[in-house]
Amino acid sequence: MRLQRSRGLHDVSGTSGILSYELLMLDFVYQKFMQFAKNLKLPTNCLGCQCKGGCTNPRACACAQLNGNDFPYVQRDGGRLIEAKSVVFECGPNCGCNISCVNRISQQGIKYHLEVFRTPSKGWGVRSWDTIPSGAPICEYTGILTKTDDMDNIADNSYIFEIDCLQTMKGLDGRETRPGDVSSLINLDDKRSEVVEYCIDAGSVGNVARFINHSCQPNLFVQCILSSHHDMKMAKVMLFAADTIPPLEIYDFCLCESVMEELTYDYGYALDSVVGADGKVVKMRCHCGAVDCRKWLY
Ligand SMILES: C[S@@+](CC[C@H](N)C(=O)[O-])C[C@H]1O[C@@H](n2cnc3c(N)ncnc32)[C@H](O)[C@@H]1O
Repeated sequence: MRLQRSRGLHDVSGTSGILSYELLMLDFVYQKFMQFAKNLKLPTNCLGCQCKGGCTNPRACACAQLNGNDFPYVQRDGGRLIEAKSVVFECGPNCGCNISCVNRISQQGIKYHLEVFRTPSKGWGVRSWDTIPSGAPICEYTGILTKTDDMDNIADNSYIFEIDCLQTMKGLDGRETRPGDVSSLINLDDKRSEVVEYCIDAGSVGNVARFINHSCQPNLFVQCILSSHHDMKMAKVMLFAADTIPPLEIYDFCLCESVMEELTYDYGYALDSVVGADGKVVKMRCHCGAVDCRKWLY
Protein backbone atom coordinates (compact mmCIF):
# COMPACT_ATOMS: atom_id res chain seq x y z
CA MET A 1 0.00 0.00 0.00
CA ARG A 2 1.44 3.34 -0.99
CA LEU A 3 1.19 6.36 1.15
CA GLN A 4 -1.67 8.49 -0.14
CA ARG A 5 -0.52 11.94 0.64
CA SER A 6 -3.09 14.57 -0.11
CA ARG A 7 -2.40 16.75 -3.11
CA GLY A 8 -0.13 19.71 -2.53
CA LEU A 9 0.68 18.90 1.07
CA HIS A 10 4.34 18.18 0.52
CA ASP A 11 4.66 20.00 -2.77
CA VAL A 12 5.33 23.31 -1.12
CA SER A 13 9.02 22.59 -0.67
CA GLY A 14 11.06 25.66 -0.07
CA THR A 15 8.22 27.32 1.78
CA SER A 16 9.99 28.51 4.88
CA GLY A 17 7.14 30.71 6.07
CA ILE A 18 4.22 29.94 8.27
CA LEU A 19 1.41 27.73 7.07
CA SER A 20 -1.24 27.37 9.71
CA TYR A 21 -2.46 24.00 10.79
CA GLU A 22 -6.05 24.94 9.95
CA LEU A 23 -5.02 25.93 6.41
CA LEU A 24 -3.03 22.79 5.91
CA MET A 25 -5.96 20.72 7.09
CA LEU A 26 -8.17 22.10 4.30
CA ASP A 27 -6.13 19.91 2.01
CA PHE A 28 -5.88 16.96 4.33
CA VAL A 29 -8.35 14.62 5.95
CA TYR A 30 -8.37 15.92 9.50
CA GLN A 31 -9.20 13.08 11.81
CA LYS A 32 -10.05 13.57 15.44
CA PHE A 33 -10.70 9.95 16.32
CA MET A 34 -9.04 6.70 15.45
CA GLN A 35 -10.37 4.60 12.57
CA PHE A 36 -10.10 0.84 12.40
CA ALA A 37 -9.04 -1.46 9.61
CA LYS A 38 -11.94 -3.57 8.27
CA ASN A 39 -10.65 -6.84 9.74
CA LEU A 40 -10.15 -5.38 13.20
CA LYS A 41 -12.42 -5.09 16.23
CA LEU A 42 -11.58 -3.54 19.57
CA PRO A 43 -12.29 -5.64 22.65
CA THR A 44 -15.14 -4.26 24.75
CA ASN A 45 -15.04 -6.45 27.82
CA CYS A 46 -13.49 -4.13 30.41
CA LEU A 47 -15.37 -3.06 33.49
CA GLY A 48 -15.48 0.63 34.31
CA CYS A 49 -15.85 2.52 37.56
CA GLN A 50 -19.15 3.18 39.32
CA CYS A 51 -18.43 6.87 40.08
CA LYS A 52 -21.09 9.47 39.29
CA GLY A 53 -20.30 12.86 37.69
CA GLY A 54 -16.55 13.29 38.04
CA CYS A 55 -14.34 10.80 39.89
CA THR A 56 -13.06 12.35 43.13
CA ASN A 57 -12.13 9.52 45.47
CA PRO A 58 -9.28 7.33 44.15
CA ARG A 59 -10.13 4.64 46.69
CA ALA A 60 -13.66 4.38 45.32
CA CYS A 61 -12.74 4.62 41.62
CA ALA A 62 -11.94 1.25 40.01
CA CYS A 63 -9.90 2.97 37.25
CA ALA A 64 -7.79 4.94 39.77
CA GLN A 65 -7.02 1.66 41.52
CA LEU A 66 -5.49 0.33 38.30
CA ASN A 67 -3.18 3.35 38.34
CA GLY A 68 -1.72 2.40 41.71
CA ASN A 69 -4.68 3.69 43.77
CA ASP A 70 -4.42 7.24 42.56
CA PHE A 71 -5.45 9.48 39.70
CA PRO A 72 -2.63 9.88 37.17
CA TYR A 73 -3.56 13.52 36.55
CA VAL A 74 -3.84 16.71 38.55
CA GLN A 75 -6.61 19.20 37.65
CA ARG A 76 -4.18 22.16 37.44
CA ASP A 77 -3.97 23.90 34.02
CA GLY A 78 -6.82 21.81 32.65
CA GLY A 79 -5.20 18.50 33.63
CA ARG A 80 -1.58 17.42 33.74
CA LEU A 81 -0.06 13.96 33.94
CA ILE A 82 1.79 13.75 37.25
CA GLU A 83 4.45 11.38 35.92
CA ALA A 84 5.05 9.13 32.94
CA LYS A 85 3.70 5.64 33.54
CA SER A 86 3.93 2.38 31.66
CA VAL A 87 0.21 2.56 30.98
CA VAL A 88 -2.39 5.03 32.17
CA PHE A 89 -5.84 3.62 32.85
CA GLU A 90 -8.39 6.32 32.11
CA CYS A 91 -12.12 6.17 32.71
CA GLY A 92 -14.03 5.28 29.57
CA PRO A 93 -17.35 4.34 27.99
CA ASN A 94 -18.08 1.67 30.59
CA CYS A 95 -17.67 4.07 33.52
CA GLY A 96 -20.33 5.97 35.43
CA CYS A 97 -18.50 9.33 35.31
CA ASN A 98 -18.78 11.98 32.61
CA ILE A 99 -16.30 13.49 30.12
CA SER A 100 -15.20 16.24 32.53
CA CYS A 101 -13.80 13.60 34.91
CA VAL A 102 -10.16 14.23 35.95
CA ASN A 103 -9.32 10.74 34.76
CA ARG A 104 -10.25 11.45 31.12
CA ILE A 105 -7.72 14.15 30.28
CA SER A 106 -6.59 12.58 27.00
CA GLN A 107 -10.20 12.52 25.78
CA GLN A 108 -10.78 16.24 25.99
CA GLY A 109 -9.29 17.37 22.67
CA ILE A 110 -6.32 19.54 21.69
CA LYS A 111 -6.02 22.51 24.07
CA TYR A 112 -3.13 24.42 22.55
CA HIS A 113 -2.77 26.43 19.37
CA LEU A 114 -0.45 24.21 17.35
CA GLU A 115 1.04 25.25 14.07
CA VAL A 116 2.38 23.06 11.29
CA PHE A 117 5.38 24.80 9.73
CA ARG A 118 8.08 24.01 7.19
CA THR A 119 11.41 23.07 8.83
CA PRO A 120 14.71 23.59 6.98
CA SER A 121 15.67 19.89 6.81
CA LYS A 122 12.89 17.62 8.11
CA GLY A 123 9.86 18.53 6.01
CA TRP A 124 6.91 19.71 8.08
CA GLY A 125 7.12 20.11 11.85
CA VAL A 126 4.88 21.32 14.66
CA ARG A 127 5.26 24.14 17.17
CA SER A 128 3.00 25.82 19.70
CA TRP A 129 1.85 29.41 19.99
CA ASP A 130 0.96 28.85 23.65
CA THR A 131 3.09 27.98 26.65
CA ILE A 132 2.56 24.29 27.33
CA PRO A 133 3.06 23.22 30.94
CA SER A 134 5.00 20.09 31.76
CA GLY A 135 2.72 17.02 31.81
CA ALA A 136 0.06 18.63 29.62
CA PRO A 137 -1.63 16.48 26.97
CA ILE A 138 -0.69 17.52 23.43
CA CYS A 139 -2.57 15.18 21.10
CA GLU A 140 -3.37 11.59 20.33
CA TYR A 141 -1.55 9.93 17.42
CA THR A 142 -4.56 9.13 15.23
CA GLY A 143 -4.79 7.22 11.98
CA ILE A 144 -6.05 3.79 11.02
CA LEU A 145 -5.45 1.07 13.61
CA THR A 146 -4.13 -1.84 11.55
CA LYS A 147 -2.42 -5.19 12.04
CA THR A 148 1.33 -4.69 11.55
CA ASP A 149 1.44 -7.77 9.29
CA ASP A 150 -0.95 -6.05 6.89
CA MET A 151 1.53 -3.20 6.46
CA ASP A 152 4.44 -5.36 5.35
CA ASN A 153 4.46 -4.18 1.75
CA ILE A 154 4.12 -0.51 2.41
CA ALA A 155 6.64 1.63 0.52
CA ASP A 156 6.81 4.51 2.99
CA ASN A 157 6.88 3.94 6.74
CA SER A 158 7.08 7.63 7.64
CA TYR A 159 3.62 7.84 9.18
CA ILE A 160 3.35 4.44 10.82
CA PHE A 161 3.42 4.30 14.60
CA GLU A 162 3.99 0.81 15.97
CA ILE A 163 2.16 0.37 19.27
CA ASP A 164 4.76 -1.03 21.64
CA CYS A 165 3.81 -0.15 25.19
CA LEU A 166 6.24 -2.78 26.39
CA GLN A 167 9.10 -0.78 24.93
CA THR A 168 7.76 2.25 26.75
CA MET A 169 7.61 0.14 29.91
CA LYS A 170 11.22 -0.90 29.53
CA GLY A 171 12.01 2.78 29.59
CA LEU A 172 12.66 4.27 26.20
CA ASP A 173 14.20 7.29 27.84
CA GLY A 174 15.57 5.54 30.86
CA ARG A 175 12.38 5.67 32.89
CA GLU A 176 12.19 2.95 35.49
CA THR A 177 9.13 1.01 36.52
CA ARG A 178 7.72 2.50 39.68
CA PRO A 179 6.10 0.69 42.60
CA GLY A 180 2.35 0.49 42.06
CA ASP A 181 2.80 0.79 38.33
CA VAL A 182 0.97 -2.00 36.53
CA SER A 183 4.11 -2.90 34.58
CA SER A 184 5.75 -4.11 37.77
CA LEU A 185 3.26 -6.97 37.66
CA ILE A 186 4.33 -8.04 34.17
CA ASN A 187 7.42 -9.99 33.27
CA LEU A 188 8.86 -7.67 30.65
CA ASP A 189 11.53 -10.03 29.41
CA ASP A 190 8.88 -12.61 28.55
CA LYS A 191 6.73 -10.06 26.81
CA ARG A 192 9.55 -8.43 24.77
CA SER A 193 9.82 -11.48 22.56
CA GLU A 194 6.32 -10.81 21.28
CA VAL A 195 6.10 -9.02 17.97
CA VAL A 196 4.37 -5.68 17.76
CA GLU A 197 0.94 -6.72 16.55
CA TYR A 198 -0.76 -3.42 15.81
CA CYS A 199 0.21 -0.07 14.40
CA ILE A 200 -1.40 3.25 13.61
CA ASP A 201 -1.19 4.21 9.97
CA ALA A 202 -1.46 7.97 9.55
CA GLY A 203 -0.47 7.87 5.87
CA SER A 204 -3.88 8.71 4.43
CA VAL A 205 -5.76 10.06 7.44
CA GLY A 206 -4.48 11.46 10.71
CA ASN A 207 -4.14 14.57 12.79
CA VAL A 208 -1.40 17.04 13.75
CA ALA A 209 0.58 14.24 15.46
CA ARG A 210 1.69 12.90 12.08
CA PHE A 211 3.71 16.07 11.51
CA ILE A 212 5.64 15.89 14.79
CA ASN A 213 9.30 15.14 14.14
CA HIS A 214 11.81 13.05 16.05
CA SER A 215 14.45 14.47 18.38
CA CYS A 216 17.16 12.72 20.37
CA GLN A 217 16.46 15.34 23.05
CA PRO A 218 12.67 15.66 22.81
CA ASN A 219 10.25 17.89 24.70
CA LEU A 220 7.34 15.41 24.42
CA PHE A 221 6.98 11.79 25.43
CA VAL A 222 4.73 8.95 24.36
CA GLN A 223 2.22 7.64 26.85
CA CYS A 224 0.09 4.52 26.29
CA ILE A 225 -3.48 4.90 27.54
CA LEU A 226 -6.26 2.36 28.04
CA SER A 227 -9.88 3.39 28.59
CA SER A 228 -12.42 1.44 26.54
CA HIS A 229 -10.53 -1.89 26.72
CA HIS A 230 -7.46 -3.32 28.45
CA ASP A 231 -5.48 -4.75 25.54
CA MET A 232 -2.08 -3.05 25.64
CA LYS A 233 -1.29 -4.17 22.11
CA MET A 234 -4.01 -1.79 20.89
CA ALA A 235 -3.46 1.00 23.42
CA LYS A 236 -4.19 4.59 22.55
CA VAL A 237 -0.98 6.54 21.88
CA MET A 238 -0.88 9.99 23.39
CA LEU A 239 1.84 12.65 23.43
CA PHE A 240 2.49 14.69 26.58
CA ALA A 241 4.83 17.59 27.34
CA ALA A 242 8.00 16.42 29.08
CA ASP A 243 8.97 19.98 30.06
CA THR A 244 7.40 23.39 30.08
CA ILE A 245 7.45 24.37 26.43
CA PRO A 246 7.63 28.13 25.85
CA PRO A 247 6.20 29.79 22.77
CA LEU A 248 9.08 32.21 23.18
CA GLU A 249 11.30 32.62 20.20
CA ILE A 250 14.77 31.10 20.25
CA TYR A 251 17.47 32.67 18.08
CA ASP A 252 18.83 30.15 15.59
CA PHE A 253 22.39 31.17 14.63
CA CYS A 254 22.46 28.88 11.58
CA LEU A 255 19.27 30.29 10.13
CA CYS A 256 20.02 33.79 11.46
CA GLU A 257 16.41 34.12 12.55
CA SER A 258 14.22 33.56 15.57
CA VAL A 259 12.40 30.27 15.61
CA MET A 260 9.85 28.84 18.02
CA GLU A 261 10.71 25.66 19.85
CA GLU A 262 9.59 22.68 17.79
CA LEU A 263 7.51 19.92 19.41
CA THR A 264 9.34 16.60 19.15
CA TYR A 265 9.35 13.11 20.62
CA ASP A 266 11.81 10.24 20.46
CA TYR A 267 10.71 7.85 17.69
CA GLY A 268 12.68 5.15 19.50
CA TYR A 269 14.00 3.31 16.44
CA ALA A 270 16.73 0.81 17.22
CA LEU A 271 19.74 1.34 14.96
CA ASP A 272 19.61 -0.81 11.78
CA SER A 273 16.06 -1.91 12.58
CA VAL A 274 14.55 -0.74 9.30
CA VAL A 275 14.97 -3.11 6.38
CA GLY A 276 13.99 -2.35 2.77
CA ALA A 277 12.12 -4.59 0.30
CA ASP A 278 15.51 -5.93 -0.89
CA GLY A 279 16.36 -7.10 2.64
CA LYS A 280 19.02 -4.42 3.07
CA VAL A 281 19.15 -2.15 6.09
CA VAL A 282 17.77 1.30 5.33
CA LYS A 283 19.33 4.25 7.14
CA MET A 284 18.16 7.81 7.67
CA ARG A 285 20.25 10.66 9.07
CA CYS A 286 18.85 12.53 12.03
CA HIS A 287 18.61 16.30 11.70
CA CYS A 288 17.25 17.02 15.17
CA GLY A 289 20.23 19.24 16.02
CA ALA A 290 20.42 18.11 19.66
CA VAL A 291 23.84 18.37 21.30
CA ASP A 292 23.82 14.63 22.01
CA CYS A 293 22.12 13.65 18.72
CA ARG A 294 22.51 9.93 17.92
CA LYS A 295 23.11 11.00 14.26
CA TRP A 296 20.73 8.39 12.81
CA LEU A 297 16.92 8.29 13.00
CA TYR A 298 17.25 4.60 12.07
C1 LIG B 1 5.86 11.32 11.13
S1 LIG B 1 6.71 12.13 9.88
C2 LIG B 1 6.97 13.71 10.58
C3 LIG B 1 6.49 14.81 9.66
C4 LIG B 1 7.32 15.01 8.43
N1 LIG B 1 8.47 15.87 8.72
C5 LIG B 1 6.52 15.56 7.26
O1 LIG B 1 7.00 16.45 6.56
O2 LIG B 1 5.40 15.11 7.04
C6 LIG B 1 8.27 11.32 9.96
C7 LIG B 1 9.25 11.72 8.88
O3 LIG B 1 9.74 13.04 9.10
C8 LIG B 1 11.15 13.09 8.88
N2 LIG B 1 11.85 13.34 10.14
C9 LIG B 1 11.29 13.38 11.37
N3 LIG B 1 12.21 13.65 12.31
C10 LIG B 1 13.38 13.76 11.68
C11 LIG B 1 14.72 14.01 12.11
N4 LIG B 1 15.04 14.21 13.39
N5 LIG B 1 15.69 14.03 11.17
C12 LIG B 1 15.41 13.84 9.88
N6 LIG B 1 14.16 13.61 9.39
C13 LIG B 1 13.16 13.57 10.28
C14 LIG B 1 11.55 11.75 8.30
O4 LIG B 1 11.41 11.81 6.91
C15 LIG B 1 10.47 10.84 8.87
O5 LIG B 1 10.30 9.67 8.11
